[in-house]
Amino acid sequence: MSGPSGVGKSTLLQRLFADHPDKFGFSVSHTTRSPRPGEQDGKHYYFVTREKFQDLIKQNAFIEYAEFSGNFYGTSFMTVHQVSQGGRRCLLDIEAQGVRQIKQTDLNPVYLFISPPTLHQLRQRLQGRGTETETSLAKRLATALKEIDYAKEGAHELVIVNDDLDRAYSLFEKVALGEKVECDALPPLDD
Ligand SMILES: Nc1ncnc2c1ncn2[C@@H]1O[C@H](COP(=O)(O)OP(=O)(O)OP(=O)(O)O)[C@@H](O)[C@H]1O
Repeated sequence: MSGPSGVGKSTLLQRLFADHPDKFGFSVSHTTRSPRPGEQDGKHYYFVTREKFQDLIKQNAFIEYAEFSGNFYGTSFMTVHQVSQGGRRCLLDIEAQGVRQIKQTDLNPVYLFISPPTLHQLRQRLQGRGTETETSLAKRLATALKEIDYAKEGAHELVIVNDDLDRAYSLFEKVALGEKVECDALPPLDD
């Protein structure tokens, strides 16, 4: 799944994990950033050095990776296989850059885009969450526009508009469970 920051991906995922505690898994990413207090290696992230991360890149260990503010983050094939070997369906919350990279692999995922009803509402949600400063809000919105442009190219096979949360969740749950659903059309998002 992908979608612009603030569209409600975490909200949908939290609800899905709460409703189906044994069905889904999230893969543990690798990162070169330092652990924050309370973060455990192998649980929150695999914390590795830059050298180790670069070795893994050379070994093609990553499905996708990216560098954000000086640190690498990546999803390895190994961790996704661990989830499926444990009998769970693996969910990835991933940015456009990651989606592009996954398309180069032989994995055959369902590509789902979570869309805001309008850009105005996306802005309101990000502001309403109370986690952003003026600068970080502007940064997230600029990235959001790139995510939306990629969706407009038709990169995802399924779209769910997170307008009414219950409605969006019920579609999301069906997609996650592998049921056939009639999804939404991508809104114009040109406001
Ligand atoms: N359908 C909805 N209607 C109104 N508000 C919503 C809806 N879905 C989520 N929200 C609210 O929007 C805010 C952003 O949601 P959330 O944190 O889940 O987004 P996100 O896509 O995971 O963002 P990020 O990528 O930055 O982590 C939250 O305050 C959440 O409660």
